[in-house]
Amino acid sequence: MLAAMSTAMDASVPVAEQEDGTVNILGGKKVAVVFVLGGPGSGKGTQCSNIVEHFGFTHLSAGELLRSEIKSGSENGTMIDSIIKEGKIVPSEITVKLLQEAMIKSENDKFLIDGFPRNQENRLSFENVIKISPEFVLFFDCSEEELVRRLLGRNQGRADDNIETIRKRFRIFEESSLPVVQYYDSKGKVKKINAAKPIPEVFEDVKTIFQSYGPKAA
Ligand SMILES: Nc1ncnc2c1ncn2[C@@H]1O[C@H](COP(=O)(O)OP(=O)(O)O)[C@@H](O)[C@H]1O
Ligand SMILES: Nc1ccn([C@@H]2O[C@H](COP(=O)(O)OP(=O)(O)O)[C@@H](O)[C@H]2O)c(=O)n1
Ligand SMILES: [Mg+2]
Repeated sequence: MLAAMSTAMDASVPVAEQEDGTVNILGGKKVAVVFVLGGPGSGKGTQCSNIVEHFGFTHLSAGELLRSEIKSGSENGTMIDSIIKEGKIVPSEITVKLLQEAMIKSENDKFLIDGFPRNQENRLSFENVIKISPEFVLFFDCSEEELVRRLLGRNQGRADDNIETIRKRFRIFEESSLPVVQYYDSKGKVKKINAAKPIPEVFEDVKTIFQSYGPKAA
């Protein structure tokens, strides 16, 4: 049965009610979602690219979507820009709307959602609006010392890769993001990876986890 989903941002997206009475944004289509979490610089983006190549997922980086929103000159751009420069977390309705649009636009049924949910508000908003539970949460674990080294060497011209903002991002990660990881861990959904190793070695561990999703279709 078709119903109009009401979200704070857009009430016009058609959705289908599923047998259990819930609806998701993709008309009830069965999709696999994996949340990819870890401290700033832990290699989320790097490993997501590898996963896309080998396992055919679509990579949605919440941070990239927000940065594109700034570049596009949208009305929220200035506000998003100042929040990112402070290392803080953008209000969930904005981020979830961007994820929602990207998922609806994609034909794929397998999504890596990178850098999200970063706090409990993000998590609840995704649950309430998108209504898809993650298959699992991939969590990249790495020491702060190594993360600082990587972020200062990242060289992507990001406004938040300076030592002052990096310190703020770490504190937010500990205060707001780790509780989300703990929440999913209590549900047995976290697959923790030692992200302190070289990129190919980390990917070997990632591969073992994704093997069950099969190779990318030709
Ligand atoms: N395992 C690794 N060892 C060393 N450097 C890494 C590793 N993984 C990623 N990097 C580098 O560290 C920086 C941050 O990686 P990135 O994938 O952007 O992390 P995140 O998305 O978690 O912030 C990049 O310059 C990347 O090339
Ligand atoms: N769910 C999210 C993801 C990112 N962001 C913002 O975007 C910034 C960069 O996120 P990112 O995921 O690209 O950063 P990295 O962890 O990849 O370094 C964060 O520090 C937040 O300010 C957010 O507000 N909410
Ligand atoms: Mg990233």
